[in-house]
Amino acid sequence: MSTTKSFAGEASASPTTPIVHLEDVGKSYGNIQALRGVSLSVRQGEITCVLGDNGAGKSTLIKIIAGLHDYTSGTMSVNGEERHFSSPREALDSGIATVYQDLALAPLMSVWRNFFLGNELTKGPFGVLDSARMKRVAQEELTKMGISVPNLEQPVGKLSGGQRQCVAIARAIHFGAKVLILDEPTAALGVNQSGVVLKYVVKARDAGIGVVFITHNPHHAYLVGNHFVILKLGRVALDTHRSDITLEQLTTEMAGGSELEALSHELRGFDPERVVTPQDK
Ligand SMILES: Nc1ncnc2c1ncn2[C@@H]1O[C@H](COP(=O)(O)OP(=O)(O)OP(=O)(O)O)[C@@H](O)[C@H]1O
Repeated sequence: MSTTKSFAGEASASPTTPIVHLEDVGKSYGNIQALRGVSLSVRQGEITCVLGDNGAGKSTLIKIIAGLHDYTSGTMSVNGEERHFSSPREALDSGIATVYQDLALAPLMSVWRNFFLGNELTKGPFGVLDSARMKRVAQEELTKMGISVPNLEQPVGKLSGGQRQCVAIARAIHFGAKVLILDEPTAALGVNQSGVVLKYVVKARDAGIGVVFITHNPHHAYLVGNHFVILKLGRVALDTHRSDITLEQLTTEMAGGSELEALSHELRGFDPERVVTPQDK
């Protein structure tokens, strides 16, 4: 059993009906088959980590759930109903919010304006922006998530990368996300900032949201994940619950698992200490 300290609690132990369910989903871009036979469930109050190397199909998977691309085979259902989203707006209207790595935030705008970007509150018959109410609500929501931003007037670009991720997560939750897709939220961050973001990922889970956490880092995944799916060359190579895998096993699987074993078999007899000299040739 791994002794890794973890934020992952027991809240998700009971199996619930998936909010989003992919069954045997495939996606081809012309001749390129980016995903094949992918089945995956996103459940309320559970963090599903999707891991995979470059080109494994993670972005394609996100794009399908987020409504940017349609799938070409299989089925995707949302709350038990088969869906083919034709736009991100449609996915959003079904409660599926995506926080991309390159955050859709306007760096020069204040934190509170960013919080309401695209969803501004207005007042009166002429639709004047209700700045006071937006500031108050943004402050309340960030405080509720335990995010400390002392001055909401400062440009969001002045916040740290981790804080910006947290603002984007709080915004998605405030606007009613039932499913939150996080595209490598810790990829560009150091250890401390990653810890801050992972804490809010857990808060989102604890608020009852179904979280899809995309990452190539098994250590980050294992700190928070309830469920792990590894994609390799567009296929599901591993699909397991937390109680059935240790961090060490997850890391080995990510590093190549059975392929590494096969390689070490092939290289048996090879002496890495040996230095080849001209006389050997
Ligand atoms: N629009 C596209 N047109 C053609 N091929 C694509 C397109 N998008 C992705 N692919 C191909 O599909 C496969 C999966 O790519 P995808 O971007 O989903 O992987 P990924 O796991 O997100 O990788 P990365 O971590 O590098 O972003 C790759 O072979 C990629 O070249």
